[in-house]
Amino acid sequence: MAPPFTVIRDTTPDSAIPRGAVVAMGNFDGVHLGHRAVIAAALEMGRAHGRPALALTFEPHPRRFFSPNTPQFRLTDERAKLRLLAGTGLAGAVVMTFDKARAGTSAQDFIRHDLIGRLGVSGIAVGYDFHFGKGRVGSPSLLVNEAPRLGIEVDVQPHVDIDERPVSSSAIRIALAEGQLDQATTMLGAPWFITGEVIHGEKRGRDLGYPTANIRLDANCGLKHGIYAVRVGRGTERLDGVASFGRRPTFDNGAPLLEIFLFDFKGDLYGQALDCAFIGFIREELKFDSLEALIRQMDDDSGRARAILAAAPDAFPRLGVID
Ligand SMILES: Cc1cc2nc3c(=O)[nH]c(=O)nc-3n(C[C@H](O)[C@H](O)[C@H](O)COP(=O)(O)O)c2cc1C
Ligand SMILES: Nc1ncnc2c1ncn2[C@@H]1O[C@H](COP(=O)(O)OP(=O)(O)O)[C@@H](O)[C@H]1O
Repeated sequence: MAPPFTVIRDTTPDSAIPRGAVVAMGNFDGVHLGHRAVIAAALEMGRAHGRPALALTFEPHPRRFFSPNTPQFRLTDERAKLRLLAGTGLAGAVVMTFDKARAGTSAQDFIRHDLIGRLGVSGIAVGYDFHFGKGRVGSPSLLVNEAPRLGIEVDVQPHVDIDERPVSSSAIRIALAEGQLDQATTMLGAPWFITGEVIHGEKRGRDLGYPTANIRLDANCGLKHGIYAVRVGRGTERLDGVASFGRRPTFDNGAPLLEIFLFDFKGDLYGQALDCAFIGFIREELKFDSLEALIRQMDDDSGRARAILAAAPDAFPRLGVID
């Protein structure tokens, strides 16, 4: 069994912090291939130093603090991010609350008090574009310049490119908004997933022969509306299915909802937490003139989803266990 993943917060007593750790520092929304390069550098440095490697991240996302009224499509909420980080081999994560005090801390004070004072880091890995501290004055080159004086090692990772474009959280958001799942999966290194609790719907699904586990996604979720091949995690169990994310134009044009039909499954899922990984985009949502036409289309969708999933037997994010 892997040792437990430690989550260190602002409220964690100093005595519970492993001194001399190496940190991979970033916002890490999505934990994509660029983030994974930074994490890999921290893991290697940790091995060289004989010290644990931790992620150091900020919550809520700093963008949320600076633009509270702008809707933000987050690829991972805090819990999803920590589960992905726990799946990388890191020993834990330092989650710093991003509030007014933190936003107002100068880069030098952050280095002196937080990184060196409280965490006592022996090394830092960052991505080429990571900025920190009041006014975003802290940069990779500032860390590199300060490293000898501080007696720590600093590693700066260049961007990871795919098709000559840097992997970034915003490029992944755009791919998901366009239904370009293959692009999103390639940049993430694994399919994108959400976690949600199964709620009650209109109870139409069972009459159509397609009972669907309904999950409300975050109101800011920018995933394209449409029909998807999905792989669902229920604890360690994996269940394949086909899902619709959208407003159901055939019926009510209601609030966007994720509705998952699981193949070869019978049972009650209400109240359960499911992880839903999006493996392939099948089509856009349509308005049907009859239930028969919708059912015929759902039969066809199921066949296509089964074929997509059969061709991707291992597609699922690697999630670690937290708390
Ligand atoms: C594979 C699949 C495809 C779907 N396609 C559409 C669609 O194109 N248009 C639409 O209005 N609803 C579509 N739906 C949504 C169904 O209308 C919805 O699942 C059904 O109304 C059951 O609702 P309930 O879960 O609230 O009972 C689809 C559902 C599934 C599972
Ligand atoms: N194969 C299946 N896929 C999804 N949900 C199923 C399946 N079999 C049974 N269920 C259960 O049926 C419920 C969905 O039935 P449905 O008639 O669509 O009701 P609702 O409108 O509440 O979603 C799910 O929440 C789950 O508890």
